[in-house]
Amino acid sequence: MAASVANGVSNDTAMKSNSDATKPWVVQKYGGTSVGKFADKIAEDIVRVYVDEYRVAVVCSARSTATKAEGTTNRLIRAAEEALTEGSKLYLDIVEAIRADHIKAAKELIASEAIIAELEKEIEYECERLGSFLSAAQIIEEISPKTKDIIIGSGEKLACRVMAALLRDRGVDAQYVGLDHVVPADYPVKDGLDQAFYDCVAKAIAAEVQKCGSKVPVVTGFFGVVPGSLLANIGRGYTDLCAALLAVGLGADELQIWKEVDGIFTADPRKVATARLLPTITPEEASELTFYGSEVIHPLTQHQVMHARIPIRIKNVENPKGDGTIIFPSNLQPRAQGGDATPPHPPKNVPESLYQKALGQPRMPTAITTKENIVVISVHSNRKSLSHGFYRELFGVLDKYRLAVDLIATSEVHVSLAVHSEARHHQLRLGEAIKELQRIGQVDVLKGMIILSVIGIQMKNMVGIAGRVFGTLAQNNINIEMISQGASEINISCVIAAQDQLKALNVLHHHLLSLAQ
Ligand SMILES: Nc1ncnc2c1ncn2[C@@H]1O[C@H](COP(=O)(O)OP(=O)(O)O)[C@@H](O)[C@H]1O
Ligand SMILES: N[C@@H](CC(=O)OP(=O)(O)O)C(=O)O
Repeated sequence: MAASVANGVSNDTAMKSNSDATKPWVVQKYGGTSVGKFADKIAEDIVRVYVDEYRVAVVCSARSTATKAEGTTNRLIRAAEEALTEGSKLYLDIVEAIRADHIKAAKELIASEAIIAELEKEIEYECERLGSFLSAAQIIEEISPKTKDIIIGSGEKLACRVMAALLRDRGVDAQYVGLDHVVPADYPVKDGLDQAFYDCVAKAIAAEVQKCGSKVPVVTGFFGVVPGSLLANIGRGYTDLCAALLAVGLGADELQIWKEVDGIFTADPRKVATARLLPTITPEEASELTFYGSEVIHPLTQHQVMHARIPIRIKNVENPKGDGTIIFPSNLQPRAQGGDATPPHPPKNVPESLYQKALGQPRMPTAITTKENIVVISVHSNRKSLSHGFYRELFGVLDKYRLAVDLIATSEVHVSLAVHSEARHHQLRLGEAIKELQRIGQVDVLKGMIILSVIGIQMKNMVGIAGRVFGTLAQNNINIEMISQGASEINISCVIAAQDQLKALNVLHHHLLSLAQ
């Protein structure tokens, strides 16, 4: 089949595919907003180009045409909640909106009438199935974690149907790959997921992809019903992890995470105009950045690919020719936290020159980040128990209300905890937890805070760096509510008022991260 002229691909261009089995694999993950806004660029400027040099596997998230908050996955979660509301039929309206959005995308993006007709049938089928599933849930008045996983998975299925059809329309022989059954139905539910689970899934996803032969696989970022629930055990952003497992299973040369930013910067470029693009970063630094507010990749992703010695590259769908940022372990990194040995290095496919360049980087922090919506809870013990008992009770309350602590500072009878509280359900749980904490001591609550973190592999060798961070903040009249340093050698964090965020980021970037110093 020839590609369509209407889309700028000439008729005489042969259909492209993964036909040369000697080429290395590259796994490309596309986030929801990239799939929603730049599907045509992905097809033409990226996949069609990469397939000349590599065997390409595409992994997609559910579409978001504006922001992730208004995207398909969030709509599906709302539909599941609505289905549990007695008498509400709003979930059917949500399914209809999702259907209409995908049909509209199909018609806008694809030229071939035949491909559109086939895709429309697939979208109708998926949405009908989803509607029936939600109606059944309403009748039995229950949505189990397993049911919720299946409902959420519709988002990636629809997105991948559209992407596979679009690729075919643009002259790439692509095939949709659903992963509903890669997790064995009888996989034991344990307390959390272990490495054996990830190894089993990596193998199973790669086996599904291998079945495509020379066709370019378009794989759903949803990888089936996860023991104990996808949202609880892996969380949002699970498509990154799916792509990582596929990269491991295929022994890929590189895992590419395509976003709408050129790579990882020294600070959020929306907040610090002078932020620089980082050519390389270590996995530990990327993890700290993700945890402390600059969401780079899903936290579980790196661990999987680094142990397989596969580098990760963050790239921009709007600027495919840019080098992006490569994440790979450095000789400089400390032994990893949590009992893990430093991942094997050097990674297989990072050019020696880049590796040497990373070693020779100037001695300064790597990046700075902020995490918003922080509440500081200070608890002063009422001294009815010794300090270890006090801590036990305190963490018991946090565990009961499933509150994760982002930062902690302690003395014998006084503990300050920085807790992230964004969503309404967090706030409700926090309110309940505070009431209970008042039984063990006096509780003060400080709202409207942020965590400011300076991150860098070189910082462990930089004497006086903490002094420079806090000194710079003090000289700029920025009050520090809480300090934490030491748990990780590569992170210095403190809590400041939200209104000081931009000023703090910019002065610290200027004084500590500017190359012109
Ligand atoms: N250090 C950083 N480097 C790059 N982007 C950052 C950083 N900190 C925060 N960001 C923000 O993260 C966002 C990530 O890009 P985007 O592709 O839009 O997100 P996603 O795919 O996660 O929805 C950007 O909007 C960028 O402003
Ligand atoms: N669609 C899922 C999975 C995902 O990975 O999304 P994204 O790649 O857009 O972060 C979510 O919203 O969580």
